[in-house]
Amino acid sequence: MTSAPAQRTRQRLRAHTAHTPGDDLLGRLPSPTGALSWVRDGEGLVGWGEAARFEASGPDRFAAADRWWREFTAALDVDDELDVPGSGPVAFASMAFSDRPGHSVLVVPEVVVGRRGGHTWTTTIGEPGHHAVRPVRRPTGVCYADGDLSATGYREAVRAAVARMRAGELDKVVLAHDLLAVADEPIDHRFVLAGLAGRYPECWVYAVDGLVGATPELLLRRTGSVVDSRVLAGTTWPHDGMSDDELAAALLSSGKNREEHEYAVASLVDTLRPFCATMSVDGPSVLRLPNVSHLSSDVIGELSGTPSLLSLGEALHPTAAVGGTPRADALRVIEELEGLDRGRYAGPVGWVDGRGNGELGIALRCARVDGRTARLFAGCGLVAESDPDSEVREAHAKMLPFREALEGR
Ligand SMILES: C=C(O[C@@H]1C=C(C(=O)O)C=C[C@H]1O)C(=O)O
Repeated sequence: MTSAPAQRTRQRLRAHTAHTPGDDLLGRLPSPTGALSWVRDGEGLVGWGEAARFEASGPDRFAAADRWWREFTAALDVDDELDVPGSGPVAFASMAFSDRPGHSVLVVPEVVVGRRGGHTWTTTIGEPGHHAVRPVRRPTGVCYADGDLSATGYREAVRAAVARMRAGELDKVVLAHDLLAVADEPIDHRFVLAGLAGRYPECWVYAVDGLVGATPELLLRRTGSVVDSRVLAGTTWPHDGMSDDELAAALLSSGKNREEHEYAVASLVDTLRPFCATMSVDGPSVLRLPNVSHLSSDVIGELSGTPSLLSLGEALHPTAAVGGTPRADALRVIEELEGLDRGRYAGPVGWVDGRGNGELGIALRCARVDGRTARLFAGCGLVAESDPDSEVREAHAKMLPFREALEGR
């Protein structure tokens, strides 16, 4: 399904990239909504305006988006003085978690500002309209309400999943729940992005079509023939007065967390291996964030062919970090017990360029922002030994980044 602006692709558009001054990417976003972002520790890409958009749904969503992007870039006149990953035409992508009908989208901005290795550039696609710069506004009067699955309902869902794993039905499943935040006035996405970027420099701070968050997990990055991934699973959070070092040591020696982690690494590595000539795994180590710490493994591989990033994303999604093991059983249990439309939460989010480079993270620690309302999501990997009360606390800890950024705490 192609929406109206994409029809413009029939005319020959021009993409022009040139060096530009400036280093504050997020500070460039002109409007409270429509922000496009993929920024980590000051580097990455932001964009605004829409030169084109492609929407897809269902099991074919990755392949359809991939096809559309190839055709779109083939029809462009590209004039790119940098020729680095992320220069030239770029599409920001956000794919639905589920194969069921749902919203997945590629947005090609009119203006992209990128920064990498100390260099900043600007790409314009087509003839950008005028985007008046509006001051960033802090949300006021933020209140919270249960989403489709309350914390109490979530505890029960976790209990039911654990019973099914103890009965041998499956090994791991990731269940999530949601929370609604409502502000007095429409939420300025830029305020949330700035708060997340300030507090979580280790995370990729993203916004695509109203999905706003800061993820620590990289599904896959492709840079030429090299692919790499950061797999997270197994989590702890500040509790019982334990120091950061004590928490990290307990996490590394926890059999339950290592089991969760191993399922997630295996799901990524087993799927990626056939595409790679070489591959190595480094981990697990502990990734420390202000709200939680995770077991983390970095995977790097050399591609043997030239699969596109979106086609690799299709093969890898969902890893056992957000689905479970075995994958098909986990997806069935998620449907049966969550009773929630995840939308694009836990789906791939990021960008692709015209050379096939790009980065797809897993859309975690996020909310779908729509006017005055934000629907926050967080989930936890469960194995047979999981304790429902701990998982409710873990999901709460995972929602804190968005809540604090929204409230300006
Ligand atoms: C599902 C989420 O996070 C995932 C689950 C984790 C876990 O259960 O330990 C850790 C990191 C993520 O892979 C989430 O943040 O919503």
